[in-house]
Amino acid sequence: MSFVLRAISVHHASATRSDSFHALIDVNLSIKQGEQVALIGPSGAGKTTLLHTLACAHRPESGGEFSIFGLQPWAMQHAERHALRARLFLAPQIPPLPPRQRVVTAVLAGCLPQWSFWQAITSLIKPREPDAAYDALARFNLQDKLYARVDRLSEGERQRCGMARLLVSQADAFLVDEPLSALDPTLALQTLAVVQQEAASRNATLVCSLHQVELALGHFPRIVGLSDGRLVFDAPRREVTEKMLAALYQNVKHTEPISPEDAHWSVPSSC
Ligand SMILES: Nc1ncnc2c1ncn2[C@@H]1O[C@H](COP(=O)(O)OP(=O)(O)OP(=O)(O)O)[C@@H](O)[C@H]1O
Repeated sequence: MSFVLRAISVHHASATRSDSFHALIDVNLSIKQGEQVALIGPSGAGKTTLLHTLACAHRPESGGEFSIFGLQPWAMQHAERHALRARLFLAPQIPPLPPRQRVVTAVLAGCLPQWSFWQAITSLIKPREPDAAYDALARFNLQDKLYARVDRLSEGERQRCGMARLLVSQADAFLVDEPLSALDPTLALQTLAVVQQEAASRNATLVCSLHQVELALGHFPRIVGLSDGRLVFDAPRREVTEKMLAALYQNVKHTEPISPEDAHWSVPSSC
């Protein structure tokens, strides 16, 4: 198993709404190595929080069970957890690319977990593996931007540059937050295909949050719906019905999971 969560709740330390507000509540989820899972749900549902929790960037509250690749990250020493994080690639919705940096350096940041401190420092002066960065960018038709400055890229180019960073990483799991939000429909399809092919070819687990429900249903075998911090459904895409989606996006409070039995069976035509 890549990830096992049992009764996981997460409270943001900086939460101001109230002390008891939880961004994730009692989440149960198991994801096998190599699985590709789409996370959907309304804004504020907890998708980003879940991805950050899977990446060991948020510590869940005590009381639940949480393991990654069979290891319990929060029972480990800091150095061991750091090594585990190197196997996880978290791609935030807005890639943290320093504006004055060259694209080649920004992409090669995906190699940092594999490099020593000195390799990382010297690569800032003379990029260590420009061919790898070129090849990764070429898969998104961005190879001509290899030596461009990051702040001269469009938002969509920056987003694909963040995905090129994923390609040069050696991660065993990709945790990708809304990777298509700045892309036109054609580029969105192409970008998703590249990320999914890369995950499949190295048997990496892919967990991807998406606001484009049609893309999630059309391209991911398993769909997890989140709302108000709760896992509302977790189903193969062919079992996700319009009624389940309507309930998910009504922003109603969900106290019980929705199952296919609760809904009429109608598969979106794109599937
Ligand atoms: N750093 C933070 N401090 C306090 N509360 C936070 C923090 N980050 C997120 N939250 C709150 O946690 C809840 C879940 O947020 P999260 O970003 O995980 O949702 P999301 O489903 O990814 O939303 P979106 O689709 O809009 O990106 C929201 O109510 C949000 O306001």
